[in-house]
Formats: sequence, C-alpha cells, structure tokens
Amino acid sequence: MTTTLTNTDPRADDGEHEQNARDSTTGGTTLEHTGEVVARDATVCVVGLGYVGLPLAVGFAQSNYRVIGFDINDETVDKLQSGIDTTGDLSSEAISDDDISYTSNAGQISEGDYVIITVPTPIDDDDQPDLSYVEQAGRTVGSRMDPGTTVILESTVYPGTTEEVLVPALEDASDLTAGEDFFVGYSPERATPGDPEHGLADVIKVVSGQNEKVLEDVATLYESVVDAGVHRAPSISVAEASKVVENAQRDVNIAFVNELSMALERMDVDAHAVLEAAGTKWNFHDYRPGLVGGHCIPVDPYFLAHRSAREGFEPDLVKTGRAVNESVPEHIADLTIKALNDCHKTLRDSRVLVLGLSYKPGVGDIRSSKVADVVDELAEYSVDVEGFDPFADTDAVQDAFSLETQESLSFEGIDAVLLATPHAEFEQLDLEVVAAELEDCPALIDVTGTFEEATAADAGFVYRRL
Ligand SMILES: NC(=O)c1ccc[n+]([C@@H]2O[C@H](COP(=O)([O-])OP(=O)(O)OC[C@H]3O[C@@H](n4cnc5c(N)ncnc54)[C@H](O)[C@@H]3O)[C@@H](O)[C@H]2O)c1
Ligand SMILES: CC(=O)N[C@@H]1[C@@H](OP(=O)(O)OP(=O)(O)OC[C@H]2O[C@@H](n3ccc(=O)[nH]c3=O)[C@H](O)[C@@H]2O)O[C@H](CO)[C@@H](O)[C@@H]1O
Repeated sequence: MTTTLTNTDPRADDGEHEQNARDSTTGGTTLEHTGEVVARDATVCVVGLGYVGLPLAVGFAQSNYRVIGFDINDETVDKLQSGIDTTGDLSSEAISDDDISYTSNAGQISEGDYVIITVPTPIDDDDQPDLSYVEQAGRTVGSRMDPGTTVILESTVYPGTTEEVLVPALEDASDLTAGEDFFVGYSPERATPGDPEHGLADVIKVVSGQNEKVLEDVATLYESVVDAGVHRAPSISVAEASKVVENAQRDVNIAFVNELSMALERMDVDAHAVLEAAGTKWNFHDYRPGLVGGHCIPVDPYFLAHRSAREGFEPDLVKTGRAVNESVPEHIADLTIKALNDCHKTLRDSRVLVLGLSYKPGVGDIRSSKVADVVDELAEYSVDVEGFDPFADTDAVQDAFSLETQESLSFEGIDAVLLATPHAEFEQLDLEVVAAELEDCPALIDVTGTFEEATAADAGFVYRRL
C-alpha cells in the first residue's frame, strides 16, 4: 500500500486530531504537530554521519537540542566518540559537544522525536540512481521509531522518492501509517563543502512536509538552527526536485564553458581571456572550465534525467551537459600529451606530477574526484604519473588513485606539471624556481588557469590550459 503524500491535512476533517503523545519513558516529549514552536527539549536523531549528517548533528547540538548521531560504520562512530572529525570540516571541540551522543546502536533511534536521514544516494555503474541506502535507512528507522516521530529525508533524491521509497520502508518496518502514526518531511542540504561562508546556518533551507501542520513543524525545527531562514516548499516533491534542479543547472552551466574552451582551443583563442572579457557584462554568469567532480554535481543530473525518462521525456540538454563534463578528463590528458610532444618527449619516458588530487580546491575529499580519470587516461600512454595533494588523506589517495604520491613536494625528474586542483598554496609557487627544478623543456598544464600564460612563458614553460 503506498501512502499518498498530499498537502491537505488528513486530520483536518476529523476535528481535533488525537495528538500522538510520545511515550515519556523514552525521554521524548509530547509533540504538538500544530506548528507551535518546537521545544528545545525535542531530541533530534541524525542517521548518517558524513559530510552532511555530521555538521547537521553539530548544528542542532549547538542550538541546544539533544542529538543522537547514528551511523552503521563503527569506525566512524568510534572516531567521532574520540573527537576525531571524519570529514575534515569541523573542530574536535564542535564534535565533542556534550549534547551529541554518537552511536551505531540502532536502538537509540527511538529516542529521536525528529529523525533526519542523511545517507548516500550515489549512482550505479549505469548512471542510474541507487536508493538502496535510503530504503535500508528507512527500514532501520521504521523498526525503531515510536509513534509521533517525524522523519525528515535530507539525502538528494529525485522527486517522488520520499513517497515511493522511504514511506513504504518506514511503514513496512513499523507497521505504522504515515500521516497518522508518524509524519514525513523532506529538506535538502545545500551547504557547500570547503566554503565556510555557506554552511548549514548560512543558506536558506528548503523545507517540506506531507501536510501543512508537518510543514510548519519542520519549518520551525530548521528555523531554530538555520540563521538564513527557511523556504516552505508547497510539497515534498517540489523540495526534492529543487535540489537536483539547482545542481543540474550548475552542471549544465559548467558544461557550457567547458565546451567553449574546447571550441576556442581549436580556434587558437584563449578561453580564459574570452571569459574575462565576457565577464565584464553585468549579467554574464561566472563559471570556469574545469574537472567536474564531487558526489553531487556529477551525480544529481542523472537523478533528474532518470525520473524524467520514467515519464517518457529525455532531458537532452541535461544529459549532454553531463557528457561534455565527463569528456574533460580525456581532453586534459590530451593537452598534457600535446605539451610533452611539443617538448619532443617520449611519452613512456616522461614523468608527470599532478598537483591537487581532490575534487575541488580547498577540500580534501577525493571521492569521485575527476583527477583520477585524467591519471587513468595518461596511464593509457604509459606516462609515468605521481601526485601531490596537501589536503587529501594519503591512504585514501592510495585507495582511489593508481599513482604514487609525494609526502612533500618535489619537482625532481619531472617533465610536466599538471595543476589539476588549484589549492590556494599552489598559487604561491614561483614558476621560475619550478621550471629550474624540472627536466629540460618544462611543461605546465594549468587546468583552471591559476597562472597567467605570459608568466608561465617567461619562466620557460610550454603552457596549456582549458
Ligand atoms: N557532501 C555534500 O557536500 C552534500 C551536500 C548536499 C547534499 N548531499 C547529499 O547528502 C547525502 C549524504 O551525502 P554525504 O556526502 O554526507 O555522504 P557520506 O558518504 O559522507 O556520509 C554518509 C554516511 O551515512 C552512513 N550510512 C550509510 N548507510 C547508512 C544507514 N543505513 N544507516 C546509518 N548510516 C548510514 C555512512 O556510513 C556514512 O558515514 C547524499 O544524498 C548527498 O547527495 C551531500
Ligand atoms: C548548486 C551548488 O552550488 N551546489 C553545491 C555543490 O557543491 P560542490 O562541493 O559539489 O562544489 P561545486 O563548486 O559545485 O563544484 C563541483 C565541481 O565542479 C567544478 N567546477 C565548479 C565551478 C565552476 O565554475 N567550474 C568547475 O569546474 C569544481 O571544481 C568541482 O569539481 O553541490 C553540493 C551538494 O549538493 C551543494 O550542497 C552545494 O551547494
């Protein structure tokens, strides 16, 4: 039986709804789903303590909620209990907030008046959405939650997922009915990793509920932790769609400048100079050619495309944008090979040092970094590749990349430097010094144009960029 999530409050027609008083023995509270301000004594349980869930748990704890942080990964829980941040974005002090208890014991989920699910939603090898984590989390929560609980999904999904996947899992595991015995909402996370000015509290939080009263309750909950405020979406589907749409928009816009850079390169016109000139127009949007990595922008457009195709409409622009961005690693490998050829270097005797391995500057997350694809392309030509990234965890790099990494930066024996992820410290490199340390006819492939072409040329580099 699929519960249809509607906007009309199913309780409206039966007068005063019997409030679902939570069992006081669980230390919970009587919850009034009337839109009244949620008492700080509400307990929030966050399910999934990754890049989204952990800052969320900390945010609620810092707003004086009691927080249960639940994760199935014992190692993650152990590290968090020891004050070790597994995401690299939070201080040990923040993680060790007295109001948070970290656990891998699912039984503690029942203490949550609000249960917020922040588990992964990856794509599979066929670029199709994998909602198995959401379903599994729904079953785990459903088997533990008490009547009166509000379950809020934050994972990025396609419109309809809460209704089609999460609610059935919750109902099956709990034998309760959504909208009567428990309540559901959806609120996407919009914080930007590595951007301290756009964290949880700083970005308007889109919120939604299965009916008006749940919407108000969810809105009140998030208003108490998000300084920027909330946007009340008219339905859960609108909130679900808003997230994949905002990321798909970004992906398509980046694809435009990536395609532009490939076209202009063939015209022998510098794309950066063109974007700089075009950027002087007040309404020209600032996007830069580059490797599009991370587990959001390269992923979420596939969620949108999948759901659209199910209704018989193929979003060709979204899909083409993805294809363009997926072609960038090969294009960058091509630029590198051309630079080595310009130096009359034999590819199989050449060594390339890749600077920056994570998916974007300022973060250490190498999961779904597209730099790995560039490395694989170069390996096809037997080019010897090594890497250096001051942000990325060495062990994680070894697992994800087939290349040796430097503990400390050295240009000895290197023919070409590939600046793939321009962490701020690389901007301080003195190209004259670097060129002198490199082999004869040094090459610099400066993916995102960190350095001026003239500066590189003056230092003696063969220079390429997107
Ligand atoms: N990382 C971001 O910047 C970001 C931003 C916005 C939205 N999102 C979305 O948020 C969701 C989570 O992303 P993330 O980056 O935090 O993922 P993550 O991989 O960093 O963390 C997910 C955590 O969930 C845990 N987990 C998996 N299954 C579980 C289960 N059944 N019960 C409890 N815990 C479980 C994992 O052990 C892991 O610790 C995804 O849908 C993602 O698209 C991510
Ligand atoms: C709509 C939006 O803003 N969403 C953000 C995004 O955050 P993100 O961490 O994925 O970071 P982005 O900045 O989007 O970068 C992605 C990749 O694109 C490359 N890039 C970027 C700009 C450019 O002009 N040229 C490029 O080449 C960059 O190097 C990197 O590899 O998704 C999160 C999860 O949903 C959101 O929460 C967060 O708000």
